[in-house]
Amino acid sequence: MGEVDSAFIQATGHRPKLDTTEVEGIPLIDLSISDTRDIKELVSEIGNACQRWGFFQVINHGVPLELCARIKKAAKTFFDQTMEEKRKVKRDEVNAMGYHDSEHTKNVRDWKEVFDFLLKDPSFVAASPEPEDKEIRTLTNQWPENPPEFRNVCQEYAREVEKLGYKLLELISLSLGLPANQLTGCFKDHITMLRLNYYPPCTCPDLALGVGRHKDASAITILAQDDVGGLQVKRKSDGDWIPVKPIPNALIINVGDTVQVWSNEFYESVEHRVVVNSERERFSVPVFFFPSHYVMVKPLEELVNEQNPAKYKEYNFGKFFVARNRSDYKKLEVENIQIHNFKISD
Ligand SMILES: O=C(O)CCC(=O)C(=O)O
Ligand SMILES: [Fe+2]
Repeated sequence: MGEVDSAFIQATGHRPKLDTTEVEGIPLIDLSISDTRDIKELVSEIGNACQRWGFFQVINHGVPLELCARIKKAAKTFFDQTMEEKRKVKRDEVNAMGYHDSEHTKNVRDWKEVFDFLLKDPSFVAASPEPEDKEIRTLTNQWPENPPEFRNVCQEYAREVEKLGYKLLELISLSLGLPANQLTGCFKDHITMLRLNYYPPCTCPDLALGVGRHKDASAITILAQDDVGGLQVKRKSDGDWIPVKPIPNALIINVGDTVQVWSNEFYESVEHRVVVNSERERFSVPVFFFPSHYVMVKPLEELVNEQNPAKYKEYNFGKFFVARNRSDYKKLEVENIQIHNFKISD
């Protein structure tokens, strides 16, 4: 990724400002319950954070901290290898898991390399976005030979983060006034996909982005980042890009498109992007929780009524997922599908 290819250059309105003014950050929530802090208080903090920001950080999340350190180290060792080595596990349109170095977001190339894998191997997705096509495709992992501990660390981390994912889904359900297990049924054959992101130092951080502005298609995303910083969230109140400060031992949580639809926009999936820099490489590990491919996503009945009618038509999650991911492989001339395509106009 040495010389600057024009494929990386963002349109003028989407280039990052590189000044670093301190601003009010996204909320930091302690997930522990104690004699002085009951679950009600925790649920209310989560609800406020989801509503105001769509993003928050958590501590005392239960994911072993030594495991967080081990996965970051394994990621560095993997990405430090030669291109030739990494390309042995390169993903393609048939096998979407593995290594990739030319992802596009909104049809502009991202300044990053990624390695994707699934917690459940195999996992199942729709074979194509066509509504009549009932075929299901199997997704499987590809594991590199090196570093030798890579596979175990990745799988162990995935299992631990998934436990946190279920806990957060319960807290989010409670915060919407629903039973804790309201959403669990949508995750019987779900996809938990993990991504190791590697952002090399960039020769033009004022023109390119590590990941262009986007919203996650997931229900929720749980992200670990290192101490470099670069993630920015679009503040709901004024549209300004706000940096997400690295906090030691914290994980970042964000509401994805699926929760936006389920909650009938009570919570919104917020745009975010990653700014790169010319000096330091950066690593991050997002974990995306997607519902089962056959789930029909629509505003939850308990949350809609005459005063607050459903804002979305229902759609099949599996079809949405494959259509959304199509532009990952090639530069398309049009924006790929987004939840606003299912919006019911007022
Ligand atoms: O690297 C980050 O901080 C965020 C990455 C991200 O938003 C994504 O992979 O969807
Ligand atoms: Fe994201």
